[in-house]
Amino acid sequence: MADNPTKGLADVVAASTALSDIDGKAGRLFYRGYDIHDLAGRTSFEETAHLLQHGTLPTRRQLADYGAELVGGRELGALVQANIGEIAQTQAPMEALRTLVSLASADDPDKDSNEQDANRRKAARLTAQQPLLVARYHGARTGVTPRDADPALSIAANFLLQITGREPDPRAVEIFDACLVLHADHTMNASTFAARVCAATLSDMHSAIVAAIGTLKGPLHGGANEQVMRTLESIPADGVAQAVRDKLARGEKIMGFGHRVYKTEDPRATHLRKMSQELGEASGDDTYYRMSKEMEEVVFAEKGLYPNVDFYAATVYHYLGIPTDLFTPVFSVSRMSGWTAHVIEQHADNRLIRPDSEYIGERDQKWIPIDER
Ligand SMILES: CC(=O)SCCNC(=O)CCNC(=O)[C@H](O)C(C)(C)COP(=O)(O)OP(=O)(O)OC[C@H]1O[C@@H](n2cnc3c(N)ncnc32)[C@H](O)[C@@H]1OP(=O)(O)O
Ligand SMILES: O=C([O-])CC(=O)C(=O)O
Repeated sequence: MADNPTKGLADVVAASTALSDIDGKAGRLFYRGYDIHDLAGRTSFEETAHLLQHGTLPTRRQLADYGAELVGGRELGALVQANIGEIAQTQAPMEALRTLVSLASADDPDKDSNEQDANRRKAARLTAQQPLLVARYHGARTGVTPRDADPALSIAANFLLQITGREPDPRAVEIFDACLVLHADHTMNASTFAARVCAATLSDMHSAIVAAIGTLKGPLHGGANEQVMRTLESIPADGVAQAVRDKLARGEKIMGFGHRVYKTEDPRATHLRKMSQELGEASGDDTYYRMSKEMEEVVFAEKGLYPNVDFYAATVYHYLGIPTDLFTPVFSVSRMSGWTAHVIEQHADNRLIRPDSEYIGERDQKWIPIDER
């Protein structure tokens, strides 16, 4: 069998998009033409979601209107409210989110329309509800009712407030908000592609998002951030180099390293590394940051691989007080803004996505009756 040069659809252009662009050689990422380095830390997650879903960075007036739409749209539907307690007892976080978004569809007033205005309203509701779903899920499984979201606070501030139960430090909010900005969109990554494939059948936005959540969950994609933390927790602080070499010798991948598109440093990792260092030092115990730095050096020396977005996101979320099994759900809170924008874009200029396959099975088989096989 000949090697398929496009296995995994590597380098195949599967869609046209005006949402984001990557220069994998230079290590640059743009949202609608804006360099991620200009947005992170200067543009809020709400402004970024508006940029993706509506096409422009909002004016103050537009941001106030969009903010009000987010606040108005975040109330969870009756079906979700009735079932979240049981789901929290029986499903892991990403499974639960997949189920809960599917349930939320039943209560969405625009569920039967793929029109652009309806899609934009659904995009705002899904973006507003996702952090609340994570917080209520976590509250239901721990038995601690999360604090009510404060309409005066940003999505980032409310999320930290609800998950940790404490008034978050303003710098922690700034950092978390920048994390949400950094994870918002990323061209034809696997979960976005899944969402677009689903939407391209003219299925609805919630169905596309359910496909995306199921796809983000995997450890080769968004699930890697949780695995990074589990790796750090499982090795001794003074045994990082040996642990990496042992894993590589066993043929294991080191989670949080490598990327299909970036051939140099992932520009998001540049920000996340600094955040991890700052939060680690501020916490008084930066062991996990220092272990991460060492791991980065060893993986580069051994394999020439750079950290991707998931690597330093892990320690940043850890230092922010987010439970490890909620790291990938946090990714989904941010990526919801991008997924929904891609569904809007797909429906605006749709064609069924249906690639070809290369047949590698038997040919010309002779049919034999069941009793003679
Ligand atoms: C948000 C995100 O989705 S970012 C990515 C998150 N995922 C991870 O961090 C998981 C670890 N990384 C990986 O599995 C890969 O680098 C991916 C999935 C990100 C990219 O995969 P691909 O482009 O298909 O590269 P592929 O898996 O074929 O790797 C190419 C080579 O590099 C090696 N490699 C790639 N990543 C790693 C890694 N993290 N650790 C060790 N070796 C690696 C592979 O073993 C392979 O080696 P080989 O040619 O000797 O067989
Ligand atoms: O683009 C990818 O393949 C994965 C990634 O970094 C992301 O989704 O943010």
